[in-house]
Amino acid sequence: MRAQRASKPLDLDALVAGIRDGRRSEISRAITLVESSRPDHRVAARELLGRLHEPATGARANRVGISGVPGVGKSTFIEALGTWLTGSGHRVGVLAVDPSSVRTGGSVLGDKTRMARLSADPDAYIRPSPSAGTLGGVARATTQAMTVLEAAGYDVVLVETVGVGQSEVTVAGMVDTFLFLTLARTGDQLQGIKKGILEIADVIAVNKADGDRETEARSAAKELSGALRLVYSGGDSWVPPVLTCSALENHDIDRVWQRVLEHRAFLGEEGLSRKRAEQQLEFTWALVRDELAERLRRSPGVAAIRDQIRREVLSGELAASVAADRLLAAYDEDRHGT
Ligand SMILES: Nc1nc2c(ncn2[C@@H]2O[C@H](COP(=O)(O)OP(=O)(O)OP(=O)(O)O)[C@@H](O)[C@H]2O)c(=O)[nH]1
Repeated sequence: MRAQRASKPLDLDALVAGIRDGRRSEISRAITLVESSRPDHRVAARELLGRLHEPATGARANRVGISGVPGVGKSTFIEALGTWLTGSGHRVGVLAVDPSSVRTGGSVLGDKTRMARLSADPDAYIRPSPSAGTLGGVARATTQAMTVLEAAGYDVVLVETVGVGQSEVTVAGMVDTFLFLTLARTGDQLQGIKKGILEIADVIAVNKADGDRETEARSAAKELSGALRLVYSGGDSWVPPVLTCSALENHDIDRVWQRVLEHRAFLGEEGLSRKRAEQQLEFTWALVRDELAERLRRSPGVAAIRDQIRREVLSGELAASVAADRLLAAYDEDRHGT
């Protein structure tokens, strides 16, 4: 076994005390720990989270996902909203789930340089997206970072993600309210937005409603709002409200927040508990799936036949179902042989 890199031994008691005191150095250390994939770190992280775990009662932080295509103004919006919230007495944590960082190893979302004012705010804590591993791994780290921030007294946690497919669904699965930022769109473009967001958006804000674009933004919001009303008509479910705002000019950011609070009130304490419990269950299985995929990737038996299977499937010699059976058999053999 490879010798562990010498590092300062972890003093969990001190770490827990530091987090509960809201000290940044300990918060950062704890988040680095939960992001790590090193086996000994994973063990320590589990113990830490066990100690931080709060029973699901009492005041709970507001967990809000914020999504939208690149350039829609997410960081400008979070800077404006976060600063307004800390000014109103809240403590705000900002986390990020960045699917591009999973592929490239870079990390963009939640970058402090994009939110200069908020990152200098003593009542805000900003953490960029973890830059390693699978989307599942990043989601695990982000969920656990959320626990750390909540234990440290942050009562609002904003989770930023780019509006592309799976990462939005992933973030929707870890927050209470999902806020979708969009730009003025009408007609056909609207159809695309509607399809993608209907399942997950709880509040929709048309950003950049300023200057020349204000009128266009307002009519786009009206059109989208009307379309959503039609889709949701008849039920007693929450109809996502659509409003306009300008993150740049700091207009109506408070109104957007008001809608977020209304959505939470609509869920009610019981509904919120149920939602979080269901998210935990879904998350449990996501973790299992992620770990199984990882084990499959690491399996020597699978690695030994992977290239051959690839050739045979590509040339048409082997049916996909047979190929899958062989790969699974190789994996099972590995497990039973060791
Ligand atoms: N006019 C106007 N411009 C805005 C507004 N919000 C953001 N912008 C501008 O839009 C550009 C993109 O804003 P960002 O906040 O970086 O957008 P983002 O969604 O975080 O972008 P990515 O980092 O690419 O994901 C910047 O030039 C902002 O100044 C707004 O409300 N009105």
